[in-house]
Amino acid sequence: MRVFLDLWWYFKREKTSYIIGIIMLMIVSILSLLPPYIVGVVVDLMVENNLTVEGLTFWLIILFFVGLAAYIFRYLWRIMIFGASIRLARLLRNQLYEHFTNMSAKFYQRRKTGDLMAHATNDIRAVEQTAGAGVLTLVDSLTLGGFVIITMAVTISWELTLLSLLPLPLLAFLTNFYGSMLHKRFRVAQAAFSSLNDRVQESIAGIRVTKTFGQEKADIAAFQAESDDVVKKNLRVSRIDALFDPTITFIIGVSYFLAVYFGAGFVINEDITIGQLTSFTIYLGLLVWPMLAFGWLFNIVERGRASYGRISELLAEQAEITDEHADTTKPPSGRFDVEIHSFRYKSEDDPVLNDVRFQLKEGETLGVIGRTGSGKTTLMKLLMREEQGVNGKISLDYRSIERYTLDALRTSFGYVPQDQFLFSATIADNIAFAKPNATMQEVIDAAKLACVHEDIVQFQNGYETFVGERGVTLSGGQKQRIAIARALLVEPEILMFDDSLSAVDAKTEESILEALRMKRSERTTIISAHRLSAVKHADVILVLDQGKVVEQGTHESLMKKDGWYREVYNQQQLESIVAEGGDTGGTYG
Ligand SMILES: Nc1ncnc2c1ncn2[C@@H]1O[C@H](COP(=O)(O)OP(=O)(O)OP(=O)(O)O)[C@@H](O)[C@H]1O
Repeated sequence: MRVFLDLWWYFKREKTSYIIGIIMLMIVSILSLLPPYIVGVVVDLMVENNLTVEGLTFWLIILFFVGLAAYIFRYLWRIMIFGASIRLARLLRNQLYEHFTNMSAKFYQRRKTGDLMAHATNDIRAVEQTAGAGVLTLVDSLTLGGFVIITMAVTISWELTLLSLLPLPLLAFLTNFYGSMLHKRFRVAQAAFSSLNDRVQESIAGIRVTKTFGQEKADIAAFQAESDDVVKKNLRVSRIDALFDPTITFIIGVSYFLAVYFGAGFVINEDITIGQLTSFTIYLGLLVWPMLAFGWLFNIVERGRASYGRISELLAEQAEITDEHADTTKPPSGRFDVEIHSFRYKSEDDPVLNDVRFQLKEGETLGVIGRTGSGKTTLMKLLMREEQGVNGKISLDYRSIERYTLDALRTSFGYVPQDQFLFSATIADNIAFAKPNATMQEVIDAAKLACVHEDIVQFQNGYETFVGERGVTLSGGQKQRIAIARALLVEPEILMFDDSLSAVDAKTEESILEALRMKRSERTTIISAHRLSAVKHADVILVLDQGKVVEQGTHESLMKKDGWYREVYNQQQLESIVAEGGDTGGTYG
């Protein structure tokens, strides 16, 4: 029952709905006591041969109004209590969603998508049930059950009541026992469901890879195995769940037996009338629902407790990167002073970056090159404060980046990641994602800068073409350029291309870079790439190797040295000449 205490904050918040709902539930409970009483009175009148047409009509009219009133109150309490529980689900869903959007990248590396989706669906449903059906079953089992027992004891016979209810403690013991078993099994079943959710999500996302490698059968088999596991674990829940009803009905059956057995004796001894015994057995019948409700209560509450625990755990997780040391909300411009002595990911023992130092004035371009895994993306993440724990200092406009609020920092940066993501929306909406009020002309200008305008107008619906699952399939290069247009549209102070030109050809790359140089001469640009031509015009070029800066300078200064940069540049130039059929007047000529 602890979950009711956990949810107390919500009950307080919705106290009007709950108090009105509970009062109505109690009125319905009291009204339910009247029909058995009336039946008893009518039976006694018949036995005594005193039943008149007027008398019967009188009692029938009362029965009708009792039924009508119960009907109205039942309707109203449902609106009150279930309405409040639905609002709780909405609140938790919104809280979770907001929490998800505030969490940093680390959180998503740790948590799986399917698992998070299971929290947002199944767990919230279980908590909603606790705040709705759970409250109903608690109140109903206590009030209706209590009222019925008191009425039986006070108006008929406390001895007979006591005798008939002898099996009840056994019921309390059994439901408690089943409840704790249910709790354990339900947690296990929910975890299996999360894992299945995850598998479906991953399989759908990776369906092309699965198909190209002809792994459909293996994928289906793995899915079936996991699905079977979910069924098995849910069956284990059902096996306990299924014990509640028969146990309760059996125990109530024993109560009936005792009531009739001893009640008959009471009638013969004239302690009670036949009408009273009739009322008594109907009252016993009224106890079935509160008992069932009591059983369900354990079931609902146990599920609610497990689910609320999981949700609370998730909500309690703090974002690693916060505004704790921030004292300025003004977005910085792009002057960088970077002195990274070392940086290592928390999960790793060895640093991935060592001794990275550079300065970049506003309007300058930084080029970062290096082999795969050399630390280019990590450096970008550090500059944006997507990771923290740097041994050293990263300053923007002469202030440590920690002194800017995250909102201020994010406003300054436009980042085009390695694996761009397009939403299932129109091309125009995708480009205007970070500036939803952008005019169409702004969208087109950004697309032109990113050299994707010509491609877009070729589509039947132009900028209104849908991309993603419901729309056209774009090439890797087109996706990349739309992602570039998205970043360019917000005209960020600092633009970051994280290997974002890898899927476009050399000529397009050159056009994009040329456009950037023209348009962004006042603003800072950071480009990481494998192809050296992408960083040729940068004011500072860092050559990274296994997290260390092995060469640093401008294109001209690096070409003078006999190092990795010159060697790779010459090699890539040669490759491009060969690719263009030996025409030395090409891009790199
Ligand atoms: N979140 C992380 N946790 C732990 N290690 C990481 C994490 N991200 C990257 N690494 C490790 O850090 C090193 C540098 O990775 P990073 O992605 O910065 O390289 P990169 O130069 O951008 O590579 P690529 O050109 O392939 O994108 C790699 O050894 C990588 O395995």
